[in-house]
Amino acid sequence: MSMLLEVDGVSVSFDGFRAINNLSINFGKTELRAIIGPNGAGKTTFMDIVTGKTKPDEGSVIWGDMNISLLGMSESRIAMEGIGRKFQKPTVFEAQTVRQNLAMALKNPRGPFAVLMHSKTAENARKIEAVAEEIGLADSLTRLAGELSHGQKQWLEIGMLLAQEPRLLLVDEPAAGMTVEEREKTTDILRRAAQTRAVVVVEHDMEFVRRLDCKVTVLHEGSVLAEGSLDHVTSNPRVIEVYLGRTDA
Ligand SMILES: Nc1ncnc2c1ncn2[C@@H]1O[C@H](COP(=O)(O)OP(=O)(O)OP(=O)(O)O)[C@@H](O)[C@H]1O
Repeated sequence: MSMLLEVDGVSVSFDGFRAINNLSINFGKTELRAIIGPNGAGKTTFMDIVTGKTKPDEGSVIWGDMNISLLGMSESRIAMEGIGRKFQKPTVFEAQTVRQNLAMALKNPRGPFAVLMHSKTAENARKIEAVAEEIGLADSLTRLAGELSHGQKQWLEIGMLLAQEPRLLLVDEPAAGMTVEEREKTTDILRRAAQTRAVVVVEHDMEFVRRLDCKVTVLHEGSVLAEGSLDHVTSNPRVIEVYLGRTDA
């Protein structure tokens, strides 16, 4: 199967410090992947590179069926290519309803046919309901986002990203601050989302990663230290030494 994203030999230094060091990592078109690793391993920098926020010093980042390079593209261009990113803190519009938040996020190409408002409105309503169903908020469409629980806000923001129909969704520590029940629902949402796109989850919480039940990549000092099932990587002595043995894991 050809890859959706191929990161090859990428390095980036900040003031002489190599935060990403000859990193190579690939993602398929429909897969769920967890990225774990100690503080400072380069997880955030990796996401910054893929989304165009940070430009690498060397290496290649190749995207999609046409094998185009993401390097040199602006952040907004990369987002338009179908790469969505969910930051740790939810940033929904609190004074708007769930429906309004999702409506604002919908992918609506502007063009000559946009004047066909009637059919567009019906189509948008259908899309909003489909996304709300996917994130478990179908019964909350008329609620103000500000009234939602922390977990529900996170799901709404995931829904706002899904409404833009990304082919790759990067999600930063979704489990943080969630109740056990919310975490379980979140894994269900992410697993379902990954059936039709690639979903990459950076997460410290090992129980959460276990529930994701997916391939795991361990980053350390800006490179891949181990990759495979959670059981495979957590039995790797190097992973135990640099990550699992530490109190911040
Ligand atoms: N803009 C920057 N300027 C200088 N150093 C940076 C910058 N961004 C990241 N770093 C350094 O690069 C290294 C990798 O950081 P990064 O945030 O990618 O790690 P991380 O794996 O996401 O860590 P955490 O789990 O703590 O979020 C760290 O040592 C960090 O201090």
